[in-house]
Amino acid sequence: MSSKKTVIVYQRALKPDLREKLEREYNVLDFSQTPNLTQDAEFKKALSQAHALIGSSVTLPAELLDQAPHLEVVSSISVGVDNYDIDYLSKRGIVLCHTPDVLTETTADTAFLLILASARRAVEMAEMVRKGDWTGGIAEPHFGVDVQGKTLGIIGMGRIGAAIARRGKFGFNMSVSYHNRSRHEDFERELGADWKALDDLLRDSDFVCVTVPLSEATRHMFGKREFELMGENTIFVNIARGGVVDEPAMIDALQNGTIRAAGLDVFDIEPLPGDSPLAHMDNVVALPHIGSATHETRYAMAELAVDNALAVLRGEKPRAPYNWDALDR
Ligand SMILES: O=CC(=O)O
Repeated sequence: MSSKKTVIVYQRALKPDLREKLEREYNVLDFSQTPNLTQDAEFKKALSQAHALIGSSVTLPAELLDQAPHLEVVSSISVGVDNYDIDYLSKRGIVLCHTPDVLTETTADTAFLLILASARRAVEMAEMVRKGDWTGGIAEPHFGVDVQGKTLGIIGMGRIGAAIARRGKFGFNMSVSYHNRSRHEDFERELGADWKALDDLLRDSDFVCVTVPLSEATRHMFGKREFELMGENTIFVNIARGGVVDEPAMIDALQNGTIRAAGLDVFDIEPLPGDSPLAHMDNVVALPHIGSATHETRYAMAELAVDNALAVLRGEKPRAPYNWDALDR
């Protein structure tokens, strides 16, 4: 067996140049194409020699990582870290890294794509053309609603929330408010954004856009009561995680006209099952979790994830550690 440390790449294939960067110093095992990864016997065997894991979109439970006694770093190709047991990793001294910043603008674009597509009914209208059903002038039954000049309420004012707010304020002349655990006076000054209590924000916004990370504090943060507060003219946009919403309550709200429409990039179960009403409703624009999915941004994320892992393996501080302060270093 080679004396080189082993890096496992899972779920996301790396471009050849990034893979070569790893291979210069380390032994790379590629599980990027392995279905049912956590059940795979070869993967479990490989874990016993792994020093680093690079990948995303798979929940890696403690019992599984117990089989990786040499693990030094889990480098996620994502900004969200809800797939990881952070306390467990920190207790074991394993560095968890993620990919903030490099995806901020692209993910904010996705939020705006959903805002515009839902407001102007773009998917429904495009479908009409595709089916050959555009047979006359477009009249009131096909009208959408304006985006420009409306009120945009953002829940979670982190980097992505601020990038969405900038688009709303400077691109679409929207009046922006936000709800966040802590106030960000810098954003308030830059964007003229008001901090609001959650209920007030839901009541006052034409567009409610969710960017909070999924945690025990935010799970099912939006249910029947919150959709009722939004009301029949509101468009709800979720680019965060499906788990922040009580999905059956959202489906009811969309079916009953409690809210106008939804633009959704994330779901409770992904891929969204084909029999979910969300896949078939005219007032829902459903995307397959493409928040950061452009050639440029996914490359930048993978590059950062590789650099994060390399730094830890070399004994250096990575650019984007998530649990650094919880580690005894
Ligand atoms: O959802 C995508 C991410 O967390 O990067």
